[in-house]
Amino acid sequence: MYVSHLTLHDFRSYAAADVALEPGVTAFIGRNGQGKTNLVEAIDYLSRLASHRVATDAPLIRAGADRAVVRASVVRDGRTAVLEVELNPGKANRARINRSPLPRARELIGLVRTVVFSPEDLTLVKGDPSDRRRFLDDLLVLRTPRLAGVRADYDRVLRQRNSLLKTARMSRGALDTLGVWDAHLARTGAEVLAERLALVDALRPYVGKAYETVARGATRDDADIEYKPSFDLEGRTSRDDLTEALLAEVERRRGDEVDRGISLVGPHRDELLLRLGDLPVKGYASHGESWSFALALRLASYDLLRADGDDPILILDDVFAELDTERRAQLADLVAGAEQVLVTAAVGADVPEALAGVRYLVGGGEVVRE
Ligand SMILES: Nc1ncnc2c1ncn2[C@@H]1O[C@H](COP(=O)(O)OP(=O)(O)OP(=O)(O)O)[C@@H](O)[C@H]1O
Repeated sequence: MYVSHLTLHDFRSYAAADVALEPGVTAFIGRNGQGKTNLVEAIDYLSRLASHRVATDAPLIRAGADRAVVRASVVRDGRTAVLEVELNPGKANRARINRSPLPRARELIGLVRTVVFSPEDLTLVKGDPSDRRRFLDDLLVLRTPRLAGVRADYDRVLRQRNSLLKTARMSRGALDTLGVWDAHLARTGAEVLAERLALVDALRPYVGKAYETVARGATRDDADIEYKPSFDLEGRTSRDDLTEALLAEVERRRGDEVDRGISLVGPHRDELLLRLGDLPVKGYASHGESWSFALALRLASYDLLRADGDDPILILDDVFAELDTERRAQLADLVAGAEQVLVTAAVGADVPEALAGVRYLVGGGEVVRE
């Protein structure tokens, strides 16, 4: 798939932008802070209704404006669809396909699929477990868009349950109601858990292979990932078995949870372990190894999505400045065959030869083809 046209209104620094795109490589070149990342962020936003840079929508609306619009023509198997989202902070976003409104903006998710490489990726390795959980969930939703709803339900159940737990020590009524929320937590949590376990299984072989490619001298057995749940699942993987196990564990931890006023069991407490050889990556790996692992996770995601049968759009946001010449060339060779690659760089010379393609100069609010 590829985006053939991007239109922005009041998105980030752009009052208006209109950019024609082609399959193959397009690089956006311009000095720092000129709005290169803002362009690719808009396409990434369309794919997941979330940004790779911020957790809320407010910073995506141009300062002083009250809503933003991102519209893209997406070509897939020779057919074009126009996808549009209107961002209304504090209110529900509105989405349309070919100008027809969708009942829920969420239905747009996954129609464009992107994999973004960016300097923020280092947090996949060095950040909190929540960063790695988000990585898994974003990938889950891209592969199976209906899971966006399951994730949202789980978060809602968790919030409700946590607010009940905060009052449970004082209130008999709250304690009685908790049972209902235990069942919701177990049911939605088990679905998230089962999907994540299956995803990690599917992703593992690609991670080893990708690490071997990006880290000089490494073999495909060096890098590995493992899903670490908040309690021992004893080999259970099916949704029904996991629902039962979660419910039993929640009941077993009831005292702790009431004392601490917070939910201690469920996929919101899980971790994705990253390992190089016998050692965990976090706290042990060198800076270069950490970078290679982060790149490998993104490349593995790309390979997995591709194996599902559709080439996602690759976005390389500001990554070349972070890499030495050899690794730049390696990454460029790996991605050069993708159906569409969008690159941002402050210095044109940082973009490797293998990614010669269309170039746009970005500056002063303008995006001009070179
Ligand atoms: N909501 C917003 N309203 C107005 N301007 C914004 C908004 N959000 C970001 N900007 C501006 O956009 C600019 C950043 O754009 P962007 O991140 O695309 O830069 P870039 O060209 O990728 O730069 P770099 O090379 O440094 O990564 C900053 O000047 C910032 O002030």
